[in-house]
Amino acid sequence: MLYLIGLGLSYESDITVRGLQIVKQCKRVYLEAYTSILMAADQDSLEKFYGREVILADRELVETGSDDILANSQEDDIAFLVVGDPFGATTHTDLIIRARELGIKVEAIHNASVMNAVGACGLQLYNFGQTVSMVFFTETWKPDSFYNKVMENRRIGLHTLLLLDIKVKEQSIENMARGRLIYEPPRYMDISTACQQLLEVEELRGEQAYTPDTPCVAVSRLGSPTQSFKAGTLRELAKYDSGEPLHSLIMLGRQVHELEMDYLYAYTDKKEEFKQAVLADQEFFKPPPPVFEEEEFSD
Ligand SMILES: C[S@@+](CC[C@H](N)C(=O)[O-])C[C@H]1O[C@@H](n2cnc3c(N)ncnc32)[C@H](O)[C@@H]1O
Repeated sequence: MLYLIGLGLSYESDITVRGLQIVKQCKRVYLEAYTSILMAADQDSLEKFYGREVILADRELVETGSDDILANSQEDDIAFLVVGDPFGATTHTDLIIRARELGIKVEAIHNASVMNAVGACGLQLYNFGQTVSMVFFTETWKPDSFYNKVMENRRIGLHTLLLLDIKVKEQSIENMARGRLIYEPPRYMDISTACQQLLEVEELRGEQAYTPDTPCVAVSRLGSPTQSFKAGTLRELAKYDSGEPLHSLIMLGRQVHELEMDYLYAYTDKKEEFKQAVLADQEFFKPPPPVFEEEEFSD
């Protein structure tokens, strides 16, 4: 049996009781180590907490070596640990499909994910549209497929959760060209980089999916002792020092409920300016007022 086990967001003890029982009974335990990281734990502390070896599974192993992970799992129980919830990233459905093809039973043990824990900032999960990802731009590669999705969300007034790039085990172009297996230190996109890239794309596209004055919320280190939120315009957050990773960004949609606003005021020291930015932003994508036909009365 293959068990996909969500670890939650922060501490080794965030695993569920059932998840922990299964980890203890499994033959091999893998930790998916490239789509997210725990805020207050790492491989060592997990090994101590579980009292057993944890094998790091990098992208290469999961994407091209999945048969190694799945070896003998018709007879043995294998645990595949995922930070957050196993379905909080698109990556793991491949592994499940491969397991099914091999006739291996699969079970998921769920946990908190960034996808639902962002509700802690006070914006209602029900008011979110499509989640998008933003990758680090290079001089020659600035993928902007998120732009159309943000536009679609904002057209119908919904908030957008932007998940920010993580680069682990990346080789520099030079090392790659020379065939040297030397990896760069891990990189995690911060809030100011994400906002600057958003502004750069709007400048290029010019379709006003958003503007520099569009209100956003920076979400940092969710679920950890240093969790923090910051509300401000895109222009302001482009200069914000968000500190240690991980970070996510939320761009507001037009449908901001009064209670959401009241909650967000705690994350800005410029309450009135933030309120005005939200009101001004609500003018974008506003549906035209309905035109009612004059009723005809006859007797
Ligand atoms: C590809 S997603 C993986 C989500 C994970 N499987 C889950 O369910 O939470 C990783 C991205 O989510 C965001 N993220 C994950 N954990 C976070 C946290 N604790 N605080 C802020 N953002 C987080 C970051 O933008 C990070 O790059």
